[in-house]
Amino acid sequence: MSLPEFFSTQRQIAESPLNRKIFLHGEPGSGKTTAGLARLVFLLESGIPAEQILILLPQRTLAQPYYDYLAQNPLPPGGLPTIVTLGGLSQRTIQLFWPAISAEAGFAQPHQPPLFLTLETAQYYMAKVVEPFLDQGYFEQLVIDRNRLYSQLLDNLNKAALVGFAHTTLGERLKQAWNGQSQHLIVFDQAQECIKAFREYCLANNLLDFSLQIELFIHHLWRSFLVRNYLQTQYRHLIYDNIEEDAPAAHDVIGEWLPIFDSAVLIFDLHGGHRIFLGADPQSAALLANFCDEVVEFPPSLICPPPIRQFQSALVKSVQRQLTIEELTPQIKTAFTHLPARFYPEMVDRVCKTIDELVHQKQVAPCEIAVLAPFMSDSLRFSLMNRLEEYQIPARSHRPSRSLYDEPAVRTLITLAKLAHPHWEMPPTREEIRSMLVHCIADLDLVRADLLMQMGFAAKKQSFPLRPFEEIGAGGRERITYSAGLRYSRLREWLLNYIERGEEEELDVFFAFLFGEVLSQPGYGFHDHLDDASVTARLIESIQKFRQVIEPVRSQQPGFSVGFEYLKMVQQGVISALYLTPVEEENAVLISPAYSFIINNRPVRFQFWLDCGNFGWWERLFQPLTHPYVLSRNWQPGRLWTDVEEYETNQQSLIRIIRGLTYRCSEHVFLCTSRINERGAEERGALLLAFQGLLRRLHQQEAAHE
Ligand SMILES: Nc1ncnc2c1ncn2[C@@H]1O[C@H](COP(=O)(O)OP(=O)(O)OP(=O)(O)O)[C@@H](O)[C@H]1O
Repeated sequence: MSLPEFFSTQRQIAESPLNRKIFLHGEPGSGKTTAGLARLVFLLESGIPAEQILILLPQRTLAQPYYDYLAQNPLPPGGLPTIVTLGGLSQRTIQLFWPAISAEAGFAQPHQPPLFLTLETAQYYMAKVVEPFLDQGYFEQLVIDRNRLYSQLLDNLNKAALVGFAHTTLGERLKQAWNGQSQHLIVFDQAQECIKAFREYCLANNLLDFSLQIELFIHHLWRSFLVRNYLQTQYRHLIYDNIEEDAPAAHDVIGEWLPIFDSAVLIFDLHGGHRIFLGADPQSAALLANFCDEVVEFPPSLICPPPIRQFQSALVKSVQRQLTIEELTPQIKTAFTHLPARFYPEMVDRVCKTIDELVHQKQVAPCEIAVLAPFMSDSLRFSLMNRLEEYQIPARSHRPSRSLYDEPAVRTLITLAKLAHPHWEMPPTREEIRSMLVHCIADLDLVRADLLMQMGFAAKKQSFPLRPFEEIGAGGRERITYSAGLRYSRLREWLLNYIERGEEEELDVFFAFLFGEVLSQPGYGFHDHLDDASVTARLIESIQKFRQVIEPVRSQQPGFSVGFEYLKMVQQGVISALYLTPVEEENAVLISPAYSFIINNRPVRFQFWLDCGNFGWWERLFQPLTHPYVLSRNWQPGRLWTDVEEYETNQQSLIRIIRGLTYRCSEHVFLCTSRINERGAEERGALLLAFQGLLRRLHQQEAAHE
């Protein structure tokens, strides 16, 4: 990655004196990160040792420009700058100074090392702690998936740590703001009790979930003279990018640290705060300007051209019902196109047809196009991908919340694990076996897999349900085909051999052998399928991580099987938070929820906003056990959250999305509407109303000119 010719403000930032602290703010895409990179280059060229430079970000993905630069412009031998989030910094520091703080922080085994939990392993332990409460009838009145229940409880803990209040006050804060039916209040007390029990369990077993890592850092390490001295001596220069997406805890630390740094560049995106659900607080970020020597404002976005900017401003005004015809310029119409449809499939067709025209007639690279919706349901994603495939246009999708268990390859592996471990007493269903056979055995279609199932399924009392292929009648064998039969037999024998050895392997080891010795071989479904191989690798990694942190439970229960426990959790949906990194096709149309697109911060030329009538563009996801706005520093505890606040925050969130998207669009927006939505109903959400308002004003303006 080579850097562009810098404009004067960028050069001014980069070359500012080595003892200067600058607060840099501007629109998204105005060249601020590039200025941050230029500063990094200048620091290095000025002879500052790389290891004295701290590059702090709210989220690891936002560090990509810095990683790309360092990958393509290798530094001379020696140290590297530290690129880290507050969470990462906490983890590193805890690892170094654990013995110094473990006892005072209340851990029951201060001389034993801590176990860092990932989101999914934290969910596992949360499930362990909450299960006895559920048996007593806790959360009975809530209709909510188990994994959502656990993740909202963890979310509450994270908010307490990131915003900076005691986790013991969570229930009370939520109760005080609650304005709905009073029967609901009890769930906040129940949540509080579970949260308290979880924290106690973590302290008793040296487990560190994200919230505890942050709290240890803020309340113990950062308060320790020894640790602070170590950090402050090690890092002398700071580049802190996208500070508006970070949480108050990070801002507090940096606020205290700034006077000690030799130099600092703090980069603030206007109109940001998209990670509000993860504690982002632009207001607290803005306060950091007070600790800097200088505040520099960047010129407007380099990405967003004037017509898009005017469209943005008109649409935002229309959301606020303040749009007048005087504000509409003739250029605005070149910024967007309306793609109306009556029915949902028709909308999908129109979108794909327009993309086809862009790609095949106007030679637009597929990677310059993004299809965005508030939520991307599996069926919508599937129909878009399919239609685009028909047009021979590559597409890729972002679904951060995709569960590992939803992947067919994972289901297949799990079915095989169940077959290989009859003593777990988790026999797979016929349906699971049939899908496994289709996925595993190359060229076996559903009809023949069904036949194999019907003829090859052993009687109920057998512990191993797959009969030998030879026992199937000759007619059946012929229809299934002998080549498929051969593969079936090899797989069956592999499983039987494993069972007969009578020794349970660790589940990750079991999968690694099964994959290597059978599934990846020619004639089997995983052969030459990179996606399946990568999903298998992720599953193995997930189990390994699980295995590492399960020790406290394993040591207390003789005969405990990690594999069995893991599968139980997967089946209950507890372990589903795993983030699948898709095998990225670079030059492909991106299909993504709008929020993920904004957060990933990669602008495109063309955007399609799907289903503008959807309330999801405006309305916040219902979270019965947590509340991103109430559990924030900007909320006065004790106040009631009423419809007024709900309306106002939804308005603000829609405006933030409109700005977030348009700032990342360099040419044209297609607004796609469908009279009847995916579920067959008519929906007229706020984005659609605002857009219709804009169209009305444009008509009025035209009529006035005639
Ligand atoms: N001096 C320059 N000349 C030409 N292009 C530039 C210049 N500086 C930045 N750019 C380009 O403008 C785009 C936006 O730059 P950059 O990512 O630095 O902006 P930003 O303000 O940090 O945006 P964000 O806040 O969204 O991260 C990038 O594609 C970058 O390569």
